[in-house]
Amino acid sequence: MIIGKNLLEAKGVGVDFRINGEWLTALYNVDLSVKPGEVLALVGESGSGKSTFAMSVMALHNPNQSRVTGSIMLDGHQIVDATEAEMRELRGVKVGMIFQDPLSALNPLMKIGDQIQESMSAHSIVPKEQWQEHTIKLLDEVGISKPELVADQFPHELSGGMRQRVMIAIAIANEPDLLIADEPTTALDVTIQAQILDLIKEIQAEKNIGVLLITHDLGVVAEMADSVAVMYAGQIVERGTAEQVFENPLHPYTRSLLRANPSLDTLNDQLYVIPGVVPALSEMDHSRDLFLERVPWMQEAAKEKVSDVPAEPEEGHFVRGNAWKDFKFQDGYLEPGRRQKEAQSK
Ligand SMILES: Nc1ncnc2c1ncn2[C@@H]1O[C@H](COP(=O)(O)OP(=O)(O)OP(=O)(O)O)[C@@H](O)[C@H]1O
Repeated sequence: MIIGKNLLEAKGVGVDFRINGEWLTALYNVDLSVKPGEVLALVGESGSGKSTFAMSVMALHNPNQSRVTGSIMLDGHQIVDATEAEMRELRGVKVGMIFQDPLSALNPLMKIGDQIQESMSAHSIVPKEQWQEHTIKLLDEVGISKPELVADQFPHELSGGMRQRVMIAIAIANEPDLLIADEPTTALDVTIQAQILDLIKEIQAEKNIGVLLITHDLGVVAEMADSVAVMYAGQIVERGTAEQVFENPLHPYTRSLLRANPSLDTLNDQLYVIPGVVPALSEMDHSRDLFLERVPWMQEAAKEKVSDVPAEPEEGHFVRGNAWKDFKFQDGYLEPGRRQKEAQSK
């Protein structure tokens, strides 16, 4: 159930990194929001800035090497200028995070139970006398069948899937309102991936928490997300409900990503490969529609400056730039929805 005010509200968020003495922009003017009980998928290719955004919500960027601007409100708390002491209060309690690689996120020298209890010890949500009991309950909740035994083991004794379950237990130990899952299944075997996604979905529904799910897998998005934000070169190029973005994708990047995912279109028998790569930070001119540089037949449009204010062609469905109005694939390919519309209009 998606309810009420925004739990997470990012407005005009920018992140610059200092690289070789020069400040380079990795995120530019990012707007997005998550309501309690909503699953927002943040999608885009590797290097588009998804993790940079997640790290900004957790305020985990090194302040000497980065600067974050704009506004990130988390349940009424401003993250952008929060002190480290304030953030320590918010991390875990307001927002928990699951990372891509559970092995590197867990302490190899500490027993699982102690690591879960350590996260409780940072806050006063669970009273000390209940830590042990709560640890076993959490391990049980994340689907670990012998919780007492596992609590007494070290991370290397567990499989990848089990380790990710433990990471989820740690992330929810202090009952956060928002869970950030950054490519939570990328490091896992395909068979285990579905189990972990199901577990996240189950926990989300049971506790009615908001989830920011970072992924490049549109199949996962289709299955889990209520809403979608598509990121390219540090900018949100399109956002809306999952239905809007899947059924009526607008931005050429969204349409290319969907086309490159054959499982979403059974009529698409040839695998589409998006030409080119995400540019280096030093080559990004954020006043333009950067994706168009990768589209050989859109080079004129790629030179145009575009507004920072996105268009909203249908309520709640935002798209950046102007190219969406008349973008066509060069080979005449039409997505299933467009095929249908075209057939109806004839
Ligand atoms: N701490 C940092 N210092 C310098 N540059 C960084 C830092 N973190 C990220 N970047 C750069 O910011 C850009 C966005 O990276 P980011 O990791 O956020 O992308 P991503 O979409 O999450 O990709 P992936 O799926 O591979 O994690 C990249 O060019 C990356 O090299």
